[in-house]
Amino acid sequence: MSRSLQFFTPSRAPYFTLHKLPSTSYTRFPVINFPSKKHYITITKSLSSDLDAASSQVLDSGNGQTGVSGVLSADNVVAVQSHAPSESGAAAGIEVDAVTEAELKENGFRSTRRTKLICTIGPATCGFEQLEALAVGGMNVARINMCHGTREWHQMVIERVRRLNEEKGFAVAIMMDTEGSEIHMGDLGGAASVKAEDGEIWTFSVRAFGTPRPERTINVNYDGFAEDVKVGDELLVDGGMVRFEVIEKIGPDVKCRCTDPGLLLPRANLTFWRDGSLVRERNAMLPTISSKDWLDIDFGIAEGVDFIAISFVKSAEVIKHLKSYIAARSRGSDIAVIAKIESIDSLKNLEEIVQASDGAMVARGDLGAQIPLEQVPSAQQKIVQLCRQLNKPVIVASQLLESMIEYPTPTRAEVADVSEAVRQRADALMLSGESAMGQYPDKALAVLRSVSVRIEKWWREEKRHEAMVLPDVGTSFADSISEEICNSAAKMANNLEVDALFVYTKTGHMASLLSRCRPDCPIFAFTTTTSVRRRLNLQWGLIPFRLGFSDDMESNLNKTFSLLKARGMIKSGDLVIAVSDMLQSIQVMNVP
Ligand SMILES: Nc1ncnc2c1ncn2[C@@H]1O[C@H](COP(=O)(O)OP(=O)(O)O)[C@@H](O)[C@H]1O
Ligand SMILES: C=C(OP(=O)(O)O)C(=O)O
Ligand SMILES: [K+]
Ligand SMILES: [Mg+2]
Repeated sequence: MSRSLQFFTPSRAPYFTLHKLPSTSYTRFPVINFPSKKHYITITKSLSSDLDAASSQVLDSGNGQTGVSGVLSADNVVAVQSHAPSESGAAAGIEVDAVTEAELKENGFRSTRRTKLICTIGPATCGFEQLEALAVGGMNVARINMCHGTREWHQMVIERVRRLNEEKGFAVAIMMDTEGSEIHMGDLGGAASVKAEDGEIWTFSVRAFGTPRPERTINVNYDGFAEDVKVGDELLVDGGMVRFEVIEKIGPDVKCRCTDPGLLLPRANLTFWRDGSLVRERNAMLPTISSKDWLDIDFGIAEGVDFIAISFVKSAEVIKHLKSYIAARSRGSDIAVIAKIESIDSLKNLEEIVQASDGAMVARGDLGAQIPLEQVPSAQQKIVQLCRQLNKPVIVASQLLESMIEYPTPTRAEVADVSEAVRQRADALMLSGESAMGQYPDKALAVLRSVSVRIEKWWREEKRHEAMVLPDVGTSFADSISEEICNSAAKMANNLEVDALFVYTKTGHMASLLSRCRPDCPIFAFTTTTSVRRRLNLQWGLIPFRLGFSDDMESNLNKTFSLLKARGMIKSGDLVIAVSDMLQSIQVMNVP
């Protein structure tokens, strides 16, 4: 039995009110007449079932070839359909994340993780098997940090992730993170880290040191460094992990005494402070996107990465500039731009930056070096809330499980921090050093996964629907309709306790509007291209599927039901609400 309220707008015209109408099968009748447009409401009765005919298509790949079954190396063995991806959309089959499929089969809809997980890839995780272990462990997005490694190395990682997706049925997206032009140290001549002890005198210089690098010397990437610092300034490495005091300037060399000992890591960020305030006059003049960053961006476009994260964003202008550059350079492909909020200027111009971006990252590492540490939690909450209001995915990053770089279990405080980000309903959590160069990348990911699932469940059990006011984000009347439909569908889903929301979306926009409502049930997002599917993998609660579909919702639903049933991902009787961006409608139905 299916009930639907459809607001037919053959030319994407607006709909108005919900009317109660007698049940009839696909009868359209005009309800409001505008001078030029007709608006319809349709009530649909039960869907005809053609399960048997369709289930034979299940193993068909996007281009009509028969998929190959494989087995994933994991503690829980998962059967995976290998599909050659097709951007065409004329596919008969369906592509879904292999791990999600197993999760759905084993535990049902309610238990699926809603919070997305990002892993920074580094020496500890760049092997194909290591990447596969992360994908099996729930990695939704792989991040490569252009601060480190060579272009060849990054290319190799991208190639491996792509191969993993193609051969094993994952939809891991790739995020490229720019270096930015803030001041940082050199690469320590290849050493993984160097210890600075209390009272030691170190030389910071723009001078290129010979090899081997003389003891206690650090290269700095910023030509104006010696000019800008003053004797008595405090020099902070990585926002205070190690501290120095400037004692003398000799030409390009700056002599400093270590006042807080610690480990210096390659290319660590440097800030200097005078009379308790961050010195940033010169920093403000450095370009957000350096010449090296532009080359990296060209590389990212050529490689077809899914996201480009921009470091040290100061204003919306740079985001707009980059977006138009990407649009001109990569016709057709749609790379999303993520603004990293990690500077005082980015906080000042937060709203316009987020508005101009496709998403934001709370980059707490550098943010904590620029504002007092005790202000970081409130900044995080503010950024997460604003992003949700403006319908932009938001990532909470840095030091979530820092101790797991060295130890196999997290601290209680780290678990509490992760819980808080999940409770704030951030879209995604990110691992940095934990996965890039730590000793326990898989364990760190497992902690993020189990904490996310537990806190999400607790939140639902407590039925704490936060009453966050979601302002209208639509810029056109058609957008406003989509938004109202998604808000209503999410509310209905909670009230009716449905098993899943289905959304058929070509651009992903309707899916993001549903995700924004943070409903109690998971959202199955069907989209026609693999690139949109990967991009949706960053957003809270979305389970992205690639599926060829038409403008005929009844046939789409029949097809989806039969394909998902045949793969054991849904069963007869499950209650589903479906919306689509081709047809402005909300349909409520039990799976036949
Ligand atoms: N591509 C890479 N090659 C070598 N080391 C890397 C790479 N990516 C990350 N790392 C290591 O992991 C650490 C944490 O990663 P990340 O947080 O992304 O960088 P950073 O600490 O420079 O902000 C880095 O400091 C670096 O030691
Ligand atoms: C994520 C961050 O940026 P990066 O690791 O590139 O410094 C951060 O500063 O928190
Ligand atoms: K970076
Ligand atoms: Mg940073």
